[in-house]
Amino acid sequence: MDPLILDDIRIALDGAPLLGIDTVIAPGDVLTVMGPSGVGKSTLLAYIAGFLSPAFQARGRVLLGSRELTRLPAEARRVGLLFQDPLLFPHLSVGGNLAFGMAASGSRRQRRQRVAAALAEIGLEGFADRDPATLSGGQRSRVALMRVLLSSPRAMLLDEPFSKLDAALRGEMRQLVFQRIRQEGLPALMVTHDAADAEAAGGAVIELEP
Ligand SMILES: Nc1ncnc2c1ncn2[C@@H]1O[C@H](COP(=O)(O)OP(=O)(O)OP(=O)(O)O)[C@@H](O)[C@H]1O
Repeated sequence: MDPLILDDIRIALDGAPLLGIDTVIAPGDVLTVMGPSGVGKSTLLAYIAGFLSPAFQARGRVLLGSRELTRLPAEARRVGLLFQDPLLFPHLSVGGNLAFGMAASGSRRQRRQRVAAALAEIGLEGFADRDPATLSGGQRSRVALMRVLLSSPRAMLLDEPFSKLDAALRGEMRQLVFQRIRQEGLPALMVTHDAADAEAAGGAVIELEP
């Protein structure tokens, strides 16, 4: 995997500077971005992922190694997103959700095997045909994580990924997410208000200031 490079990014709103960041995130590292509400944390993620509202003025490049993402549309950036709400497609089964972003390579059987292996990895063997509405919050979070990973991202963006989970699940989910990010060697950027998230991530912390 390549590092995620945020090359002198400056974002303004209505002509007034909102935020600036210039940093490199190594493969497998998690950079935590903190700061008060409204400082522009979600705006930064939107810029990296390619769906910044035209209300903002932005400059600076986002690169994965030598590949400049800022030239590419959102769907071509290969950036995995994990949000506060583990949104699963309600019209697809759990297995259908997992297969959704998966490359269409290999046979149907091979794809089904990959889905089954992913479910086993998160303790949900045999859940492929289940309706996502029947899952608990913790189970949904795990499926959402595996769905992102199965889409073969080159970097991960996390926005308050654990804030909706209760305390016990939060610890478990932190462990799983950061372990997988390390294993896959994905550069990751996490926005959070919770210092314990930053500590669990174990990487650098940037505090955006108003
Ligand atoms: N589409 C938009 N059009 C205009 N202004 C916006 C838009 N989205 C966000 N803003 C404003 O941009 C600023 C930054 O918002 P952003 O959501 O990035 O902050 P944040 O740091 O993520 O806050 P929080 O911690 O509450 O999620 C805020 O002043 C917000 O009101």
